Amino acid sequence: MLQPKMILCDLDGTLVDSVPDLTFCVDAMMERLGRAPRGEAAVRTWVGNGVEKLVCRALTGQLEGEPDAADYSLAYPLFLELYAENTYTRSILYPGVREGLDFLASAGYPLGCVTNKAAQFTEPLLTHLGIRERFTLVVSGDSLPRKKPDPMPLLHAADHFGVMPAEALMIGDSVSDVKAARAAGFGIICMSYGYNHGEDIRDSNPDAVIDSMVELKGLLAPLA
Ligand SMILES: O=C(O)COP(=O)(O)O
Ligand SMILES: [Mg+2]
Repeated sequence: MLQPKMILCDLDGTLVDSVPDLTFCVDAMMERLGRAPRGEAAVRTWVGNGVEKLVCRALTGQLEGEPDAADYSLAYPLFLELYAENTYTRSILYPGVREGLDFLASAGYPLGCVTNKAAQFTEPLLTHLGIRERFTLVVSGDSLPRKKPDPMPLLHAADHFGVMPAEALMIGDSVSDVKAARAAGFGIICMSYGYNHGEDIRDSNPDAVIDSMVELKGLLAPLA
């Protein structure tokens, strides 16, 4: 059994299935630009590196595409406007998340949320889903100069909680979470159901892969 002194949870693809809202906004943005919608299957492979990157991917239809600067400067504010109105209309917690968070709280773990989603969306989404108060610390994609896969947000959280990185655990869904955790010296458990750009997260060799946050009960020993 693991017994970290602090746990950080990723947001999109780990706690929340946010793809329905993100797809709605990508497709509405494309429509307003007079272009064809991209659809949910594509958007699902594009989430996890923040809003700017999602807009670049939507415009180019590619994971690493660089859009025309003029296109981007038209599209980005449109997307922000659309997502502000559709942050939590269609987004839901994955099965087992509430019970998993209940377990982590009752087991005495200090909890933070570290996401690449911009703070203007992270806060209302967590609040609307009724889980904002579960997290003592929320670090969003634009809270610090660098986001995941950089270790900066994880190290910032470890420092905030006064915990050594080796005693900290990240729970995520993507290769960015694994890379950030490894670079920070954290442990890393991944959810099998999340967004990982169409790849199996097992290929990134996290310490464990689970199908539901309820399974944390079998992996983590209570702190208190
Ligand atoms: O890409 C995003 O906006 C957020 O992704 P994350 O919550 O999985 O870090
Ligand atoms: Mg994620």
